[in-house]
Order: sequence, then structure tokens, then C-alpha cells
Amino acid sequence: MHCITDEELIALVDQARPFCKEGEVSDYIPALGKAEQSDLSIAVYTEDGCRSAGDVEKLFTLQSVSKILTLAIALCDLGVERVFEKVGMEPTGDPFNSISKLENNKPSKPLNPMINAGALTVTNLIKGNNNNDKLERILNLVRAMACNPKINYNSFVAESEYETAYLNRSLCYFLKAHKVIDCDVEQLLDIYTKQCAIELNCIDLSRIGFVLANNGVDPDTGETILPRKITRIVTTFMVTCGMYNESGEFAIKAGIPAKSGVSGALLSSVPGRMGIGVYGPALNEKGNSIAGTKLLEELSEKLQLNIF
Ligand SMILES: NC(=O)CC[C@H](N)C(=O)O
Repeated sequence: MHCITDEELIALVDQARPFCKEGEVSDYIPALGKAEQSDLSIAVYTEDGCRSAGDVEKLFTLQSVSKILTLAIALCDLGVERVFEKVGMEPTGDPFNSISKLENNKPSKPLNPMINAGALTVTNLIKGNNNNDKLERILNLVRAMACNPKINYNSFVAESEYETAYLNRSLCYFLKAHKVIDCDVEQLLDIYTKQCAIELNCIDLSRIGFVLANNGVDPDTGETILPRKITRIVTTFMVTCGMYNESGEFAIKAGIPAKSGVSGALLSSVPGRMGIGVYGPALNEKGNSIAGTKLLEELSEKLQLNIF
């Protein structure tokens, strides 16, 4: 028996959709500015299958949701100790693209892998002979978790970010000056902007969440896609830093691990129970989907998902 009916899910979307008007579509990456402010969709993936409601067919890019996947790959490649030599484990309370804590933290290392400075550092750790290799590895993980071999990145969005990534460029040069990274900055931005531009729909996203909730095991094949030790680390970061400087409030209100992206993507994983994929491009001032956040809070309340 599925835990929620189609009608109930549609009702939750209808109830949350008016909040879209109170948010703004992000346009600091110009291509993202083309999104439809009123779009809202959700998919809930459990062992009984997937239910979805809203603008389900809409494609969107992962943006910061990709950070949990690159973290998982870097942890597989280098192990826990070496990854956390380069990046910390603590929430910042600052916006995702803030540079301020980088300077104050001694020795200089990004506070966690969910802020841009930390995610850039993590992407630099991923193994591969060149950017194509590395990107293919990231794409393959996304495809396996979503069970969708067609997933690719949107080159228009990637280029749009690459051309305007002034802040991320400055973060990279700061990291390079402090020897946190040692690579060519343009090469790093090339792969980072492509990983952020990986494009999918909310059903794909919900299956990724379900694999995390299922300790890294594919629900159809029983194959281990990610070791449990790594899904645990990733899920913990979702709780402590997944919603940036709104993570505390979201943990209080919804009580479920979640990771947001500036495209309006929202991935949630409820350990042992379900994966949830949400898309709502109208954002609140913290850069999280305004209606999507509401929707997750309501769903958590309705299905008693709070893990605390
Ligand atoms: N919050 C986000 O989704 C940020 C991701 C975006 N690609 C950036 O680096 O600015």
C-alpha cells in the first residue's frame, strides 16, 4: 500500500502553489531566469513505486543538489579522512556563496561541502583523466540512482553559469592562494558548472532520494550503488547544511534531510522510508524553493516523516 494517494498529493501541491507568488526566480545565472515562477511539482518514491503531482514533466537543473553526489564520489575515491582534510564538517550560517568565513577560518579550508567553496574543493578531488572522464562519472552516478540512462547536462545552462561565475571564480582563486586546491581554475569551473547543469525531472530526483534512503541500494536490482557509510555522511550533511542558512529552521519545521538548489530543485531522503523530488523555481531570500519548502513541511506533517 502506498503511503499517500494521488488525490492527497495533488491537494498538497494546490495548497502550496500560492506561495510561488511570494518568491523570486533566480537570475544571477541568466539561463535560470527563464523558469516559470508558478511551476511546482513533487514526486514521492517508496518501495511501492512512485507517485507524482503538479508540473511533473518540467525539466530543471540540479545546481547545488549536485553537491551531495560529487561529495559521495569524492568519498568513494579518496576515503573519509582525505576528503575532510580539505573541507570541514560544520554548518556556516552564511549564504551558499559567501566568501567571508574562508578568510576567518584558520587554517583556511571551506567549512563544509554544501557551500560553494566546499563544493568546488570537493569536485576538484574527483578522480578522472580529464574533465570528460570526471563528468561522465558524475553523470553515471546520477543515471544509476535515477534509473534513467538518458540524463545529461544542459549546455545552455552550464555556459550561462560559466560566463557569469565571477563569485565562484573568486572563491577558486582564494582557495588556490591558500593551497586548498591546486588545479587550473577555469578547468574546475568548467566541470563544476556542468555538474550543476545536470538536468532531470522530479521523478528522477525522487528516485535518487530513495536510493539514499535505502542505504545506497538500488530498489530494483538490489545492487549497491553507494556504500552505506557514504550515504550516511551525505544524509547527515543534508540535515546540517542542506538548506544553507535555513537548515536549522527546516530541521525544526520538517525534520527531514533535504538538499536544495538555486534552480528550485529540492531533494529529500527520509531514511528507510522514501525519496522526495520537488521542483519550484520561485525562491525565498535564502535561495530555497519557497513553495517547495512549504510542500515538504506539509508532507512531513501529513505522513509523520520527522526523523527526530
Ligand atoms: N545554491 C545553488 O544551487 C548554487 C549553485 C550554483 N551553480 C552556484 O554555484 O552558484
